[in-house]
Amino acid sequence: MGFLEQFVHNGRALLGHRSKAILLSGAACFGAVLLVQRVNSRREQKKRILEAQRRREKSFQVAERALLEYKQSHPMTNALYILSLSLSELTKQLQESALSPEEVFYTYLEKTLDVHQKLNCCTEIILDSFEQLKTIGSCKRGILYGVPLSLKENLLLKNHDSSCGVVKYLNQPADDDCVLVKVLKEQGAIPFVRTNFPQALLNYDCSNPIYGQTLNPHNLQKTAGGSSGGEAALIGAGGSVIGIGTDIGGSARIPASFCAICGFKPTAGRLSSKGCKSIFRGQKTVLSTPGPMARDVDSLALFMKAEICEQMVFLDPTTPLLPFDEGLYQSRNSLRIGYFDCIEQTPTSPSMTRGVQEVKALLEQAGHTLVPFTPVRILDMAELMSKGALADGGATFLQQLEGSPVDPVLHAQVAMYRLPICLRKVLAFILKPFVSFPSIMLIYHSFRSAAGVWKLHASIEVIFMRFSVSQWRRLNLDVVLCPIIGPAFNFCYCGKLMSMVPHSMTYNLLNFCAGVVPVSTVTEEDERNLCHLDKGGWFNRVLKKAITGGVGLPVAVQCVALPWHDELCLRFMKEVEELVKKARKDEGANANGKVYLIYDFH
Ligand SMILES: CCCCCCCCCCCCCC(N)=O
Repeated sequence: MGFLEQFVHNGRALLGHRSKAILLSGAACFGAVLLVQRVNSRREQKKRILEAQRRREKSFQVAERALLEYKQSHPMTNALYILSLSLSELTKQLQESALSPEEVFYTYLEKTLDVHQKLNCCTEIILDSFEQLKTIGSCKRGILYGVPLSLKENLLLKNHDSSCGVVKYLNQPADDDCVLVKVLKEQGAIPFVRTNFPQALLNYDCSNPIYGQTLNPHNLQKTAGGSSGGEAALIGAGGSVIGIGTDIGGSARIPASFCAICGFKPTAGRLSSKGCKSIFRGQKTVLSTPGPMARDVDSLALFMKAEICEQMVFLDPTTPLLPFDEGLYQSRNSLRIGYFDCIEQTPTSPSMTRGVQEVKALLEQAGHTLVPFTPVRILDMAELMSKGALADGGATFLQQLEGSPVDPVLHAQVAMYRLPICLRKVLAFILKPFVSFPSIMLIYHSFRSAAGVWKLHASIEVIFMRFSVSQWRRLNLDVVLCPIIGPAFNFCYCGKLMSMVPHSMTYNLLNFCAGVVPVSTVTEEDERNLCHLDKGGWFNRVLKKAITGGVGLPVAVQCVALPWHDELCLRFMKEVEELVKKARKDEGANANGKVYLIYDFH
């Protein structure tokens, strides 16, 4: 090699080494910047979480001090009596001044503080409630005058955050109360505590990285359910007489079933959703709605009566001028009731089936006509639920969680939404002929044109007509009796059992009204029958693991009515509740009969 060639060669090598070195150091710097950013963002998230936790603790401390002060001058001798009253009895006593709003408020506050210690169900005590209590006399004519009320945290409350468990939503206090809270305050109710939920709300467990896991009042090793699990746990343990949850796939009904209370999902639109926060905006295919949760059906009906008034329509003109039909709620004529105790390819526990069968027998004995009903096209509906609620394949859900710790209850869901779209499409295609639910849950549907959205909505319309008109009308049904997910699961199983949500989410997709009533408890025989789940495929085996060790836990049934037949649905729920209570009394007198309902809140 000549001198010149050697020179050029060395020069090139040097340049090559240099550019490699430059590239490498550039990449290292970029990596370091990313790492620092990540560490900083983690630190920031942690700081925000800690601040929120401190705010929560502070609200408890202030409440404890106020309670102590009150108790020094007012011995709370009526506490047990007050806690034993149903909502209707309580409102009567308050209106007749037999009880004062102060003694009722502090009694429930004390109970709530105690329950929260055990179950971790509250996200804060609403300190403004102490001020509201001082001026509550001006609302004496309200239907809920002096009634302390609990609220799921995603219901907007002026000057308070609604985090939905998402760290980036912290430190964003609301400008105003949601419509439901405004109306209830006018009706004399005193919102005094906010309750827990799963991170990002799209799950039926009840844990998030800010406020932790809520436990089941009937077994501390089980979840309270969700997403309105804090409400269900608090009410189930006697810390609140009435509360508001929200429901997009069973969120008011599933935790009610897990915690032995009543939960109602009205027809979406009957109550105002204005100010009920969700992590998506503009998702109108599967409708979310707020709904009441309480210990008995009368309380749910009273809540509906209090909310459905001119003021609600004034504040939210999207709600209909359709007054609560008290006559229909109170009517006692016999009903034609469709029933089913399981649905196609959807895991169902032995106690869910037994609950329906026992209630069916009671309804028949009481003179109602029971007609077998086969829900049709469940798998198609499941696909539409998935396409509707997760039209972006879970992208927004993941976006909201970005930079935030992901709660373990969401791991199964998050893992699925993180799979690359092309892989999900291939997997869905391969799995479809063999396993329905996994393939449905992998479905990614991006609407590239309006035609896509229209097609989805047209499919829902077709199913709605098939499910409701042709079947309900052909059988001349008033209502339907069916199972609801239960009994309460071990922690972190709900996200793995999304295949069970058709039990509840069907009625969100079709916008029927539906409610849950506790009717029984898990027996030794139900537990032995879990062995049947071994045969039914992977999801059934997961369900078995989720509910093993459930003897004594609540069992509930679901009552369903056509859209806008909310009063009829509540009336049917009331019938079930009364028959179950009566059966329990009779069989108690009879000594060797079955015990239908052991949860006595009094
Ligand atoms: C097999 C059907 C899957 C549909 C999945 C859609 C998204 C899940 C929503 C679950 C909601 C659970 C309870 C609630 N938040 O209402």
